[in-house]
Amino acid sequence: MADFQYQNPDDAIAAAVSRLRPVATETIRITEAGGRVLATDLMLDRDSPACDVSAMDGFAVRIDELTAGSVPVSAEAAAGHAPPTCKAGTAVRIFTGAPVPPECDTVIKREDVHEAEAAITLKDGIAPPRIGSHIRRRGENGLSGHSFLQAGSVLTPAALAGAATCGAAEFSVYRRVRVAIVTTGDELCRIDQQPESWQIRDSNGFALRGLFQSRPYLDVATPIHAPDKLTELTDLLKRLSSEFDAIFLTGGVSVGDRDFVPKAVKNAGGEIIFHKLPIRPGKPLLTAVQDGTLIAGLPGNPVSVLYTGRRFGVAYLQHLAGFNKPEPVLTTSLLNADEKSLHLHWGRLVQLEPQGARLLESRGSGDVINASQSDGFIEIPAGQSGRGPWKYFSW
Ligand SMILES: Nc1nc2c(c(=O)[nH]1)N[C@H]1C(S)=C(S)[C@@H](COP(=O)(O)OP(=O)(O)OC[C@H]3O[C@@H](n4cnc5c(N)ncnc54)[C@H](O)[C@@H]3O)O[C@H]1N2
Ligand code: MOO
Repeated sequence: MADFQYQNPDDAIAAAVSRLRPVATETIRITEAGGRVLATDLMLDRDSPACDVSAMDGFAVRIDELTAGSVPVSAEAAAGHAPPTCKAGTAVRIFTGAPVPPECDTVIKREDVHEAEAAITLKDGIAPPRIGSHIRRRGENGLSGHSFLQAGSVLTPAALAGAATCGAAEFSVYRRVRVAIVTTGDELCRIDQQPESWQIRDSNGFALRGLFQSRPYLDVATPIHAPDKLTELTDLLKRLSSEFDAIFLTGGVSVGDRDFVPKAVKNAGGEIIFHKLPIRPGKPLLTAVQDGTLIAGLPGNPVSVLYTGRRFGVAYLQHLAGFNKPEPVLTTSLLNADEKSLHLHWGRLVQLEPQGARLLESRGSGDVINASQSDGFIEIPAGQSGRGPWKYFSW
């Protein structure tokens, strides 16, 4: 594969993102923060939990007194109230989430004791609890001042729960990455037009919009269409690069006389990081940078756009969005593997099933109809074949 500057997708992505800097930051409220990317570390504002609390409904006791026989119940500890005092020789009725009286060392579940005449006794056959049982200790989850979510983390539902627990009502995130989508090709018509047989409706604009809109750290503009004219495309790129952090073009990136994208990128002042990779689909993929703005020229075939948009585009955008690490890639094995192999890294469309992935019938990179039934694709490295496991990327 001596013709190619980079030998695989990961090396090409690494080269591209080394040229990109994350966008600026802004302060937002937690109610708006789902799926956004943290720009500062989040710290615990107090110990978690802030005092010893019960993990069960039952009784707070001193373990030695419980094992000695019947223990009268002298008070009640409820969630949301300061703990009562537990007098010597007594137990405190306690509920899940309630603070444990400081005099007690253990909580016993209510189903493990007999309750009669305001006293409890350990049931026959129940082993005495170990000291400290069912108590969530102050600070066991984390201590005040500890940084528990690092800058560059995505605010997943789990991360939002952590942020809320620590009273982070507003915090700094990376602003959303502004993404432009430009379709090219004089054969394209609008979705509401009736195409002639030599025309097609744009599908790439909708594919990219869908791919990016589902990611809350992106701000995706309505796709625009550029005619197959070099000067118009060049002027458009110059204008868009001052307004957007990333520009995705589709089509016009191969070797046809009307494939103006590489030239327009150069004429607009873009620096090409690579053009062509040993991949299928999407071999003519172009990636460039122009005054800090990413420009990706995705090969026009619909399946090429889906594959390169997901595999390369999302990785570029996550870097611009401030992600502190690449997306973790899952693997899956094929249920209907074949022995086909390419000298290229091969993105093959699949549907997911409980036991693995099933290859879809496909007539190639123009077959948008079969592609529309896919959940994502697996990637088979050059020269390999068989069941896998292979890297899997969902849409
Ligand atoms: N002589 C060569 N020809 C081609 C090569 C090559 O290496 N040598 N590479 C082929 C490969 S691989 C691909 S992929 C395509 C990519 O070419 P372009 O990026 O220049 O894409 P176009 O020619 O503009 O379009 C390709 C195909 O996709 C359809 N298309 C374009 N835009 C849309 C859209 N928005 N929605 C739906 N479909 C779209 C277009 O009509 C073409 O059929 O080049 C090969 N040729
Ligand atoms: O690689 Mo092109 O992507 O065949 O369509």
